[in-house]
Amino acid sequence: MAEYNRVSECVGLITLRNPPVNALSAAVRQGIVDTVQRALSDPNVKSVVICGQNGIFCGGADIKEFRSNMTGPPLIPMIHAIESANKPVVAAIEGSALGGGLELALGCHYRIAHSKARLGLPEVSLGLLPAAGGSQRLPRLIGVPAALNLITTGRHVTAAEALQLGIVDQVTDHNTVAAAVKFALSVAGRSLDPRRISTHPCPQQPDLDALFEEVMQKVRQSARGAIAPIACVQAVRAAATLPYAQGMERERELMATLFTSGQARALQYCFFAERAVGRWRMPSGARWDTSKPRPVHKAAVIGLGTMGRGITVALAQTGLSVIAVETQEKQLMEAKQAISGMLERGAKGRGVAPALDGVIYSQNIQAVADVDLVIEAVFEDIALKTKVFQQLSAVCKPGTLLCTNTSALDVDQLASETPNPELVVGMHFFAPAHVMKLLEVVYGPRSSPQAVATAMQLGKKMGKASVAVGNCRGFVGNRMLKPYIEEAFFLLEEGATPELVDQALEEFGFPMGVFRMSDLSGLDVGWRVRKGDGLVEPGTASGRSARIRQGRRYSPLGDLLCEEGRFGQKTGRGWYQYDKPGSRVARFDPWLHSFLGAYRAQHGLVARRIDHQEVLERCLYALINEGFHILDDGIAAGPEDIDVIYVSGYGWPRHRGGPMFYANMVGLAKVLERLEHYQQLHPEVPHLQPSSLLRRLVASGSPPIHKWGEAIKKLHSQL
Ligand SMILES: CC(C)(COP(=O)(O)OP(=O)(O)OC[C@H]1O[C@@H](n2cnc3c(N)ncnc32)[C@H](O)[C@@H]1OP(=O)(O)O)[C@@H](O)C(=O)NCCC(=O)NCCSC(=O)/C=C/CCCCCCCCCCCCC(=O)O
Repeated sequence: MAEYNRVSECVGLITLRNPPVNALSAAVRQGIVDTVQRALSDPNVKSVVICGQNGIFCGGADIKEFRSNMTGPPLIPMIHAIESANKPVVAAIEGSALGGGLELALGCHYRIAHSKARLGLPEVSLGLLPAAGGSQRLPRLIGVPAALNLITTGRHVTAAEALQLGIVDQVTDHNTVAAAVKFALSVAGRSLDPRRISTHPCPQQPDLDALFEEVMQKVRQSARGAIAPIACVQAVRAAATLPYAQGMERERELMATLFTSGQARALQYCFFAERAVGRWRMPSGARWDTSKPRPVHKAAVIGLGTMGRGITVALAQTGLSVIAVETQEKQLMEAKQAISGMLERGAKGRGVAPALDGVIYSQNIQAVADVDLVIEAVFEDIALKTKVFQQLSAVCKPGTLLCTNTSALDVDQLASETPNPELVVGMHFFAPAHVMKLLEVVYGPRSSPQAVATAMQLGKKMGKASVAVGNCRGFVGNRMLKPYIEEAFFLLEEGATPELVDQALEEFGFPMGVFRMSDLSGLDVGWRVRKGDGLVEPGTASGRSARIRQGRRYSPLGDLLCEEGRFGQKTGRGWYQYDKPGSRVARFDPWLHSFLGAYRAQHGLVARRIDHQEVLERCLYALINEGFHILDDGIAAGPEDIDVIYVSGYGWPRHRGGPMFYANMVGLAKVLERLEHYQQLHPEVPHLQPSSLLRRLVASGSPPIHKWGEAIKKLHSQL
C-alpha cells in the first residue's frame, strides 16, 4: 500500500509501504494511483514527494506476482500519470531504486538520492527488460551508450555515479525525505515540460548503427544463449530511432516474448533459490533460524597453495584479521607476495584500501592459538590433513571451529580424528577462491548446528553463494560431475570428438565444454583420483573386458592421455593442442583424432554418428539423475541447493535455472524415458539407471519443482 500525508503545509508525501523492499505489488500500485490522484486534486498541495518506508525506495515490480495472473493497476499508465502531472513530483531515493522502482522515479520530475543509495534496471538478470517505460526513458535521459550499458548488464550504480550520469538531480548525506520536501517546495510552480523525460528525443549520437552493431555483437557473445540482453538492446534501439509511443509499443512486444519465455522463469527461480539456500536445514532437524553462529573476529588459513592464497584473500577482504600459515619459508614468502598482489588488485577494483595489514604470515602453527576459526587448505592427502587437524586440536583455544577445504576427502573421517568432532565442517571453496561465488559448507553427522551456522554466515560475509550439504564422496557438485564426465568419455569411444561434445555443451550455454574444461583444470587431477580408486591399469589391454573395471563400464581414455604426458593447457597438449604450455587457445589436434581412431580399432569399437541431442541427453541427464540420488539420500535439502551449486560454481547457464530446474522444464517423464532408453543400450553403466526418486516422482504425477520437497517427504514416509 501507499500512505499519504501532507507535510510542510503544501507538499503531499506518498510513502510506499510493502516490507521488506517496498516491491510494487498490486496493493502498492493501487495505493500510488489513489494517493497521486489525491495529491493532484488537493488545491493546497503544490508539489509531491514519493519515498519508501524503512530506508528503501523500491525494489521494483513484485517478482512473486509474475507467477500468477496479475491484477491491479498496471505500471505504465500509473507512471505516465505521474509524469503528466501539473505539480512537480520528486522521488526521494534511499536504499535501492531498482527495476520498476527506478522506472517509477524516472516518471517523476526530479530525483534526490541519499549518498548510500543504489540505482539500476536489473530486469535483464530476471530474463526481462525494463518494460514500464525504463527502456525508453533512460536513454532519453542519459544517452544511448550509458543506457545500453546499464540496461544490458543490469548493474547497480551508486548515487555518485547516478549523479554523474544525470539519473538523479541531487545527492544528500542527510535526511533524504527532508531534502526532497525542501527541493519540492523550491520547484513548485516551475514549468514541468523540460522535466517530462518521455517528451524529449534521445541525445544525439553519431554513428548510431555502428554503435548498435558493436553492442549487439558484444552482448550476443556474452549472453551464451540468453535472450533478454538481446531484447534489451532492441528496446534501446527503439528508443533511439522511434517516437516515444512507438518505442513503448516495441518495448511491450519484446517484453511479451520475454515474459512468457522459459528463460525468464528460470532466472526468476534462480533469484529466489539463491535466497532460499540461506534458509538451510540439516537432516537432524537443525535449521538456520534456530542455530546461532559464533562470532568470528580472527581466522587462520593453513597451507598457502593456490586455494589457501585465495581463501586468505577472501577472508581478509571481509575485514577479518587472518593468520596465514605455511611451514616452508620459501613458499611462505612467495605466498605473501602473491596474496599482497591479489589484495592490491582487488582493492583497486573496488576503490578501497588493500587489507594488507589484516594478514599476518607465520611458519608456525602455534600462531593460530587464539583464532576463532581455521580453514585447512593443505595438499589433498588424508594422512597429512589428519596430522594438521590433530595439531590444530592441540594448539587452538577451546571452541575454535576447524574447517577443511577438501574437495574429495571424507569430512567425517577427519572429524573423527579430533577430540571435538562437533567443531569440524567442510568449507569447499572453488578456485580461484577469492573470485568464485560458490562455497559448499559440508556437515557430517556430528557437526554441530552452530558450526554450520558459523561457516554459512562467514560464507555470506565473503559474498559467496553458500550452500549447506551433507558429507559424501564429491559432496554435491563433484559427485554430479562424475557421471557427466564419464558419459563424455564414453561418447568419444562411440564416435564423438572432443570438438563435437564441447560444441553441444557450449551451445547449451556452458562457458566451456567438458574437454576444454578438463584441459584447463588438468587431466592429471582426475587421473590421480582414479589411481587412488584402483581403476587405472597402465598398459595396452584391448577389447571390451579392458573397459569393464570394478564391474562397470570404464573408459581409460583420460589415463592414456596422461600416460603420454598430455595434462592439458599446462603441458600444451590434452584433448586439444595449444601453441605452448600455458596457452589458452584450444586448437584441433590431428594426433588426438588418429589416437581416437587407433583406440577404437584396438578395442573393436565402430564409430557411429552422434548428434548434439544425444550429447546433451547422455551428459546432462546422467548428471541430473545423480542429483535425484543426492536428494533421495538427503545430501541436499532441496533442488534449489543443487541448482545454486551448479549455477554459481559449475558454469551451468543461469538462464536454464540449474540442472534440477532444467529437468522440471524438460519434464520428469521425458528425462526418465530417455534415461531408460540409454540404460537399455548401456546396461553396464550404473549412472544411467534412473534413480528411484525420479521414478517415484513421475509415478506420483511429476509435481512441479516447488512441490518436490513435499513430495519427497511424503515418498520417504511411505518407505
Ligand atoms: C537489493 C535488494 C532490493 C535488497 O537486497 P537485500 O537487502 O540483500 O535483501 P534480499 O534478501 O535480496 O531480499 C529480501 C526479501 O525480499 C524479497 N524481494 C526482493 N526484491 C523483491 C521483488 N522485487 N519482488 C518480490 N520480492 C522481492 C526477496 O526475495 C527476499 O525475500 P525471501 O528471502 O526470498 O523470502 C534485492 O532484494 C534485490 O536486488 N531485489 C531484486 C531487485 C530487482 O530485480 N528488481 C526488478 C524487479 S522486475 C521489475 O521491476 C520489472 C518492471 C517492469 C514490469 C513491467 C510490467 C510487468 C508485466 C508485464 C507483462 C507483460 C506481458 C505482456 C503481455 C501482452 O502485452 O501481450
